[in-house]
Amino acid sequence: MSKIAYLGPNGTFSEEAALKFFAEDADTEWVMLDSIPDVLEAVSLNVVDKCMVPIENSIAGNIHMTIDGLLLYNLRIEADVVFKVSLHLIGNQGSAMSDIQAVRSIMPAINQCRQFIKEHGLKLEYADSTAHAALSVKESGDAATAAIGSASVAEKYGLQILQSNVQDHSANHTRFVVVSKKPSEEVGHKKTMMLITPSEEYPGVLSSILNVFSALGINLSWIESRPTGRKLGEYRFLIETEAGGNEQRMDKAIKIIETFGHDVHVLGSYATTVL
Ligand SMILES: O=C(O)C(=O)C[C@]1(C(=O)O)C=C[C@@H](O)C=C1
Repeated sequence: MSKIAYLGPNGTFSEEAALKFFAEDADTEWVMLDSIPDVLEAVSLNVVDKCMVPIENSIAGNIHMTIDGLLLYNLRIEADVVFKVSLHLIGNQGSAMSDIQAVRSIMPAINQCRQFIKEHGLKLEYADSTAHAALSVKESGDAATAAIGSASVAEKYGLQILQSNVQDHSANHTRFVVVSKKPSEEVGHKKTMMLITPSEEYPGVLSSILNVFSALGINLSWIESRPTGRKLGEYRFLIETEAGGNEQRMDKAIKIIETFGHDVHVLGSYATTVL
């Protein structure tokens, strides 16, 4: 039996992604938690074995809550999952688009719908998930507030879709990661995520790291800089390569970067699943 956590309540995109991705694992206990940081903390405290969390969206970009939680708790990535996201404006039964003055959702979902929200002059209200936003709109009975969420959450809570596909671009995908505390086994993995902390700040430090990957013909699929928190302007880099952790060229790249004095910490090697 494995315990898997995701962002609740029922009806989140995280739930849809987790149920689909782990559909073949018969013996699973699901644990729903109130926020993305809580989900990651549950893995770090061994309350659950794994979790499914969003890390990147094609419109809104990287989800820093997830990245910072991964680093804070020193967690590992064992899979990444790409999931199509269609966002709808969801209101109480009887309310009309013309009644809506405020919109409520989790920040990444709001960031995916900025143009629509601006066009309609809607006031923003933040929630911990799309489903939490939908549930609170339902519980308030308020006709002037709508949530942004999935079609299935509207159905689940007896709400109505006031406007479909309110995201800024019709093709919208969120990438989730399956996170655990231990590194996963290396079988047929095509990508590697690592955290590189430069030994010191000097002109060209990032390009010295990137040059190693380009010299070895390793393509990068993702890069994100996060502050070390120690002083203003001091950053560390999360880099995802299109090469498995057991490939010789990856091993070589890591060794060279380490000889520069930089710290390299591998968060995981994995293969992408498109749901
Ligand atoms: O609130 C949800 O439904 C979630 O699963 C979170 C989340 C996110 O934070 O990116 C996941 C996918 C979508 O991009 C919108 C929301």
